[in-house]
Amino acid sequence: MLELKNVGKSYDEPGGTKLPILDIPHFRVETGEQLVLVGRSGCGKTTLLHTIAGISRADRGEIWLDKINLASLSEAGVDKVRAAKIGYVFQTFNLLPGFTAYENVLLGMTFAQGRKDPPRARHLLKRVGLEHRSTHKPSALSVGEQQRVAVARALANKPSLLLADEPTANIDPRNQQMIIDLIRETCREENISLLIVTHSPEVARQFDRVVKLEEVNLANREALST
Ligand SMILES: Nc1ncnc2c1ncn2[C@@H]1O[C@H](COP(=O)(O)OP(=O)(O)OP(=O)(O)O)[C@@H](O)[C@H]1O
Repeated sequence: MLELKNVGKSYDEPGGTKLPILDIPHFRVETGEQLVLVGRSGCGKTTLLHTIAGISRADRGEIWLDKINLASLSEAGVDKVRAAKIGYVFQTFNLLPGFTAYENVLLGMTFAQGRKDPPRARHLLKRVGLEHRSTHKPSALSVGEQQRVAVARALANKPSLLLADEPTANIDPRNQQMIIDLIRETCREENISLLIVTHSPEVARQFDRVVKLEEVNLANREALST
């Protein structure tokens, strides 16, 4: 379960002023829940995902994940919890180019658990339909295949939360639905909470819970009335 309480985040502007991006009194995602986050460009969706994952730190507030307040941890502490409990699927895949698909998935678990779990890496590659491409490096995979490897890698550490930031933005329309189905089905199978950002109305309408960031974020409330 993920719960945010009074989370604030601003960026420094040239000239020394602060640009408030997030001011979220309360936001919660239940264990195993699947939620889609929408909102206008620049309203802070990626910032929110980065702040939850500890890629960038909140200025204030509490970010609870399975009874751990990530905001209270040191940077090294957040890195550990992220490695163990959070999977992240990026718009641009972010696979390591020098490693095969199989090695990319294995690396996802080595950092988290300090050990490799080859049977799980093979299982995940099979689950995303790529067991026959496991020895290929990213440059020898199609973009849809690269994103499927990235999904397998994000699940490698058996996370309790999967964050997916516009995971189909760079995928051709034919493969977009397949990636969404894959993410949703694998999260359901492993009872992983899913928070996915999209600009696609077709994707958003498939989810029971659609959260418009402007509705939970006081920092850009005024955008609702414009
Ligand atoms: N490192 C940074 N320093 C300063 N400003 C930043 C930084 N990162 C993002 N911003 C600004 O914060 C705001 C929110 O950016 P963010 O990427 O979170 O928006 P978004 O909702 O994900 O947008 P999009 O839908 O276009 O991807 C934008 O105005 C952006 O320019």
